[in-house]
Amino acid sequence: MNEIHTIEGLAPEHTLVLFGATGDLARRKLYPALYHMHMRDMLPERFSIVGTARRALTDEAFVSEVRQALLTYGKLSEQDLTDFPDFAKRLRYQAVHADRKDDYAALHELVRELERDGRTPNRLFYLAMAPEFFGDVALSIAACGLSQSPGFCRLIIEKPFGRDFETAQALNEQLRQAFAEEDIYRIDHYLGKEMVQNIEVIRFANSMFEPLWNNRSIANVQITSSETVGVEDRASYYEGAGALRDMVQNHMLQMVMMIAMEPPSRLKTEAIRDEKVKVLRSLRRYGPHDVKENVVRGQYTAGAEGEKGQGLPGYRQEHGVNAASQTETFVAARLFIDNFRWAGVPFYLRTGKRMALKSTEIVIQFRDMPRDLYFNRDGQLGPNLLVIRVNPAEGMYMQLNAKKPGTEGSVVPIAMEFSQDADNAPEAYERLLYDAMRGDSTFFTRWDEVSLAWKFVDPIAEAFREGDAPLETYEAGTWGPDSANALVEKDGYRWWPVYGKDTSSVEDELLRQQARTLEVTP
Ligand SMILES: NC(=O)C1=CN([C@@H]2O[C@H](COP(=O)(O)OP(=O)(O)OC[C@H]3O[C@@H](n4cnc5c(N)ncnc54)[C@H](OP(=O)(O)O)[C@@H]3O)[C@@H](O)[C@H]2O)C=CC1
Ligand SMILES: O=C1O[C@H](COP(=O)(O)O)[C@@H](O)[C@H](O)[C@H]1O
Repeated sequence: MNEIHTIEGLAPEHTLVLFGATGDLARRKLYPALYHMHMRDMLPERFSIVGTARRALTDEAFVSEVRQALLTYGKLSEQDLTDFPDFAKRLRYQAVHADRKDDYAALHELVRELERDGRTPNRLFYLAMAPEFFGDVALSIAACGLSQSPGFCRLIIEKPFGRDFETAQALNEQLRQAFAEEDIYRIDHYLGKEMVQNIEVIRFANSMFEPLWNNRSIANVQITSSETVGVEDRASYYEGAGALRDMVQNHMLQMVMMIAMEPPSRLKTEAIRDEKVKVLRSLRRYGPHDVKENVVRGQYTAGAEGEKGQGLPGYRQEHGVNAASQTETFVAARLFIDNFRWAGVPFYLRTGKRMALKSTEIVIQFRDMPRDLYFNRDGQLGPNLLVIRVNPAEGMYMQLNAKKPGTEGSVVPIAMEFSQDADNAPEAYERLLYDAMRGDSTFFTRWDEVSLAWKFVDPIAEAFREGDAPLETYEAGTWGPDSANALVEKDGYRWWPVYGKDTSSVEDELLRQQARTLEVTP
């Protein structure tokens, strides 16, 4: 295994009870994350993982499933598993049907048995199962006494958190009957991404940005989260969700909050969350007419011959999708944050499946110079950009203008770039699990964030349902419907290109622009 950047310190003694232990998320993300933590001595000696699901498994069979998951999804080889026998000692399994009281009693007994080794009876429950179980399982955990312990009792809950404000509120009320707000850890895995967390540091640890971080210097902000994959095997969930609920309500708005929030008075969890939530309070809400003006929705069709999407089916041809589906697989939106800092600055978001590239990037475009003393071939000086590369490459660059070497006054765009090794950095789930173990909920969503995000999204979903924003189409392997470009162009801007994993592509693009630049004497 390659050397991995470390997160410091040992998690406290506890028992992690994982509901949905045989599921896709557990296998793909959670076991690799936990094994990495074990390998890096971040887990205390007295720590166990109790897997639960409906199927009957012996501890040995569970251990063997976890081992297989590490090999299949954990980027690990047999050689990397030399420590696995030690890790396996931490694993136990208990069959639990979500609606069977006796199963919870047996689970409680197993947890108590593990705690007889003298560990502090801290308990962390992770609900990695279908959302319809979240409320009932949380209540059952409380009803059988599992959440009453002299140690901590925390609940990690997966997405989606409701499908609108009303259902989210009902779910929240159920959870709150069983756990206190400060013990509920609502996962948004984008908040566990290194570069999303880094936004705070870039903004609040560099004096050069704060004076410019406002509507006097920033012209617009563009946030793209594009995927090349289609709906895969998740049609039953995605058909009822669409890109608006799946990505905009949570991940995209979280990135908006991180970019737009005021500096917190201190780097304390609630101080940070208080500032984030103020952004949502200032977010302009849209009625049906505004949705048409500010939101574009699209659905992918089969990829065109000769294009990157060649041979890819359209959304309506995907397994499990309704042949007349009206579900959007793409959303672009123009948002406004009506406060002193951001009044008049459009925030453009776009996200979708089966797009040209897998990339999450945030582009901050600065205002033009008040007067253009130089001009390039296009007759205009390019604006300065600060680009935060979230995924799959991690880093940032600033696009500046500089004199083209060897010329008298030609101006060319150059990039000052920083990139970090994304392959060996801890994954989002590892950071978030570790935070929950240590009781740090900074990068989890608080109820008021979730509720305000739904209150912003609900009228848009309603307008979609009522046909107030037409469902457009885009070919698989492209950048979405043309109207997503029009949304930005009507303000006199354009989407800046985003890049994939290859960091050299930024330089290549700038070199292309530089090569096009004619020498001009000012
Ligand atoms: N998969 C992913 O990449 C991602 C998933 N998520 C979220 O994570 C959660 C889990 O998703 P995923 O792992 O894909 O789902 P899966 O369908 O793959 O797994 C569901 C798990 O729940 C168990 N289960 C199903 N029914 C019951 C029941 N009645 N009682 C007890 N256990 C039950 C299943 O095991 P058994 O059949 O043995 O009971 C299985 O372990 C969802 O909320 C999803 O939105 C979020 C981001 C990414
Ligand atoms: O939560 C989700 O996120 C993924 C995209 O995550 P990323 O880390 O790969 O950018 C998306 O595919 C999925 O539909 C959504 O539920």
